[in-house]
Amino acid sequence: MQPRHNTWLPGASLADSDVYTAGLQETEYSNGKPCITSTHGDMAHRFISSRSAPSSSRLNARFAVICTISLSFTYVCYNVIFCSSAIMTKQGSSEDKRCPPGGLAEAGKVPGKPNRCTRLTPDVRFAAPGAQGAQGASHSRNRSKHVLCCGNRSRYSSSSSSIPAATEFTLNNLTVAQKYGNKKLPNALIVGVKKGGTRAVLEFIRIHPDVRALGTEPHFFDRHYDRGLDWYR
Ligand SMILES: Nc1ncnc2c1ncn2[C@@H]1O[C@H](COP(=O)(O)OS(=O)(=O)O)[C@@H](OP(=O)(O)O)[C@H]1O
Repeated sequence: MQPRHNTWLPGASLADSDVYTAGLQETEYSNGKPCITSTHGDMAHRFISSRSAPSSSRLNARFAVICTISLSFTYVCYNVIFCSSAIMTKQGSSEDKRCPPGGLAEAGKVPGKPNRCTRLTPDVRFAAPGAQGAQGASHSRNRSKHVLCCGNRSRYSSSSSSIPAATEFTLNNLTVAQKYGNKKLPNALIVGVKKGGTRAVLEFIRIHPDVRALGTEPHFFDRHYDRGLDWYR
């Protein structure tokens, strides 16, 4: 026989135990473990049931947790499946990812400032690289850089010399002539001494949407004049 104040149920706090003991008559030991005997057995049963059965708020919380977990799992699966395939198939740079759908073809149509999407991608190749003569690969490199910087500058040029067939190169199965029109000489030149503010002039002029300008100074007249106008275009 144990005194009432020693009665305790697993999971019940001290306050619960006090409430619970209020409805008990006495506590006995059965096989060394406390066993509750009560004249208010239904009251104890109700108490135990209320402790074991989750309330509606707990059910709602569990449901919310399960929903959150399932949504997170779905999101992770979606990312793993679709993003990994996109990474596998799309090997362009971060700049290329900002290009409009259609890539270079669409970018070439967009009027305005020179578009980064008009950059030559690694699949750019010369149709007849050997036709460049002795200057060979380095000349080809410079030419591609030239085209890269000029964009479709030729739209606003006045002269009308077309690219020789031997110097045309393909860009996503389209020749540069088809993409950018014929390469032509520039309409205007900015000439100035070193530290004369020529860069500032260029940047101000470049703001106009109809102006296509080189990103870097070509130094044609002082360094690359021997390469000829074909290189300069
Ligand atoms: N509007 C105006 N007024 C005064 N100074 C100006 C202006 N615009 C450009 N600058 C200065 O010009 C310097 C750059 O000139 P360039 O673009 O010709 O330089 S470069 O030769 O092409 O490297 C550069 O000077 P530093 O900063 O001493 O290099 C610019 O600050």
